[in-house]
Amino acid sequence: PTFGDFGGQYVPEALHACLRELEDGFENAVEDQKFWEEFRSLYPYMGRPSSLHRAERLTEYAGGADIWLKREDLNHTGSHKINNAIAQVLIARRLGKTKIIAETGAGQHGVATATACAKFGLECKVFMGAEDVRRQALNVFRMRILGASVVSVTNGTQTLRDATSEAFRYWVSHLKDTHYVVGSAIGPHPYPTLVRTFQSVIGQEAKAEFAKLNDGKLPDAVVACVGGGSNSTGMFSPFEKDLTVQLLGVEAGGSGLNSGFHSATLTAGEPGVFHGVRTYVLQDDEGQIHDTHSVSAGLDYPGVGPELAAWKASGRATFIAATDAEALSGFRLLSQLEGIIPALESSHAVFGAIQLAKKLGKGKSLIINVSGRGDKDVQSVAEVLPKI
Ligand SMILES: Cc1ncc(COP(=O)(O)O)c(/C=N/[C@H](C(=O)O)[C@@H](O)C(C)C)c1O
Repeated sequence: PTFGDFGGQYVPEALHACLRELEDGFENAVEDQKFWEEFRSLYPYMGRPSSLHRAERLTEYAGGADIWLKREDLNHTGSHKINNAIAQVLIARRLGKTKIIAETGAGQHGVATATACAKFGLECKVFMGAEDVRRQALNVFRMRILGASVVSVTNGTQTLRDATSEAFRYWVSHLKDTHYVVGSAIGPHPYPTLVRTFQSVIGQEAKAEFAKLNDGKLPDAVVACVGGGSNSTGMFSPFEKDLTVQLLGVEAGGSGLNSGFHSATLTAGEPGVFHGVRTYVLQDDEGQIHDTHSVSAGLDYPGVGPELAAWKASGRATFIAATDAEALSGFRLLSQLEGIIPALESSHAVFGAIQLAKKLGKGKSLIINVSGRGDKDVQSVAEVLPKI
């Protein structure tokens, strides 16, 4: 395993060769200055570096620590997903692959992958649960307009876990010419390491930007929502060794942890193997994977990245769950106090950050990773608007 007791490759023999090829391709790339030059040459296209700034009115509302925002919602395609999609497509090209597949739930990763494929002229097929196709229709249109084909997955709960399983099944019989761009820090080694590596541009930039604006100081905490774990590990990993910086992950508490309708894998799950990796998972005592629920498609996933599982075990990071209602209040507060409509996923981090800001108190500071923008969600939020 790669992260303490967590990580590894629990996959059929058929996948071993291509995972080794990917691991070699990944290692060659990160050791090759030319790769990083090519990745950085795309920063203007991706909208990097993303900005970091204070949230004056949200800080005042919380009445405690200074709240800063890392604006991954301003990236091209509207979330942090572009960081990983571009990097993986660059690696796929170095491996001579001509076709790309991806899974998606919220659709942001699907759109980011379709965008990278349009940019580099690669064929793109995105697997998406039928339920998510319905609730993230805007992103389905965007993927198709970008030239990708969207495969609506109708088995199981018709959400992200089924899309991911379907993508792996398809990949096994198309290994030669196809690279699977996994959208989060999940799946068998090297994916969790690979995705975290490319998402860590978030934490690296945030650390430097914050220091520049705060006489070289570190923030007292960084907060990110947790779906599969890519925006959180990307924000957290550059701070891992800075032990004065608290790392807070906010999961989807859905209708409440004892409702059975949530996706709070680290808060309410237990160690297990899922989608090819040993991590935390929501499963019953027969090992049946729970159906999950979240108001946000992007957090609606019963697995989580193994690196986060290891940080939970070591206590380096702490995890809480925000319910749908609490996330909706985060959605409303950032919109009405800062004029920023966040993705429902990011709204979980906003809620968790307000609680933490109160706890830390004045004179302290924290950064929220605003992982995405809320355009995709306004329709479904409109349906519950009175509650927010
Ligand atoms: C705006 C936004 N913020 C956070 C997340 C949670 O994914 P992680 O950052 O990988 O934990 C997501 C996850 N979105 C994925 C998607 O768009 O397909 C997700 O559904 C899966 C790839 C995990 C997201 O869209």
